[in-house]
Amino acid sequence: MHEVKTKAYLLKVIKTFPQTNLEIKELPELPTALLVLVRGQNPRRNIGYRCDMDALPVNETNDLSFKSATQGIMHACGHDIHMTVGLGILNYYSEHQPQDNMIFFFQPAEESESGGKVAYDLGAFTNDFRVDEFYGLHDNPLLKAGVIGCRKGTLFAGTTEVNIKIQGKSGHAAYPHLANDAIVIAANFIEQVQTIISRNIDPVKCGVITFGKLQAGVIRNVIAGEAEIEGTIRGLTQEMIEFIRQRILEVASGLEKSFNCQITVEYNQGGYYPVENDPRLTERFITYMKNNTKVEFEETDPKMTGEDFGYLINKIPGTMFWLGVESKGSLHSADFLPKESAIKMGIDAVIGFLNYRMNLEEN
Ligand SMILES: CC(=O)N[C@@H](CCC[C@H](N)C(=O)O)C(=O)O
Repeated sequence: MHEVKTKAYLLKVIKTFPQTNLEIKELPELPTALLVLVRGQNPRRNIGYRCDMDALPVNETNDLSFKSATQGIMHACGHDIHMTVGLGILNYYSEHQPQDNMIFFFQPAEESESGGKVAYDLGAFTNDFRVDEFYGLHDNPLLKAGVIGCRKGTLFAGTTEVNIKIQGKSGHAAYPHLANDAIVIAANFIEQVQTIISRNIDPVKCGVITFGKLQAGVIRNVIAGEAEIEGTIRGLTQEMIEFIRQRILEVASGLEKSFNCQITVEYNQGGYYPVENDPRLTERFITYMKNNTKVEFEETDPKMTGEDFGYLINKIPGTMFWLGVESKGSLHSADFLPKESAIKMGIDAVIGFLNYRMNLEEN
């Protein structure tokens, strides 16, 4: 929700496009969000295109003229690529009036805080800004630059953020019997929870539990009285997420007894539902991409990444797809470096598809 400069920059660029058919909508309760309506010539439907805007608290290690200018914050998930492709498509339709109405949604807070869900729940997509079908892409460092990847059904996992607080008792390093070491409890908790994946779920089904943050202790010779752990749970189905959530509660309750401590577990799924591509829209999208000789298309497997676009296409039918950007550094890493050539290829592929789609009579 900190995308203030990013939004100002987007607006500055959009103001340089022909304005004849453009209308901007802002959401006072989600001030960094930006919606742009492009009025169609002969609209039969409203087509939504979404790109996310937020960055991550990662310090970029690439040495480039266009590297992040903000210490400790970078577009390590490629949302700068997403916005640039979005701007390219919007620029094209501001100059070539589309058949249908188009709604461009520049969305804050994809990585956390569920910006897409917040916008939807605030009524962003109502009246003139109603969306009948939604499209959006995510960049993929493992695909060659410009390759479009997609699949029918589940593309991305659903996720739930989990926060754990362990309350032990601090004390002198030399008197462990008079304290209750929260670091030892945290270590046991993490070990036991990982066995949910290795020992409780069917190995051919998918689940992930990652704890990305652990904080405990102040100095080497004071036993830590508290520990805090932050993580994320992932599953390709809502049932799997529910199962993992339940098992974590059971592990926490068992450890409370065995260590005589207090453990609180908090969950927040927000809008990170599994990304379930609509079968009809996605079939059409894949057929177009496969038959377009200028596009290299790859049918992809589901991935355990999350996306709050999952919430939007749970409410409005839609298709999410990958754009290959061929980076050595992975998503969320300090050396993530998408190939810029993917931008133009992505813009051309999406415009080609949207023009084809808008010329179809059927829904
Ligand atoms: C594409 C991507 O990397 N998305 C994020 C979404 C985060 C969801 C939520 N905050 C969580 O951590 O569970 C991802 O980490 O997959």
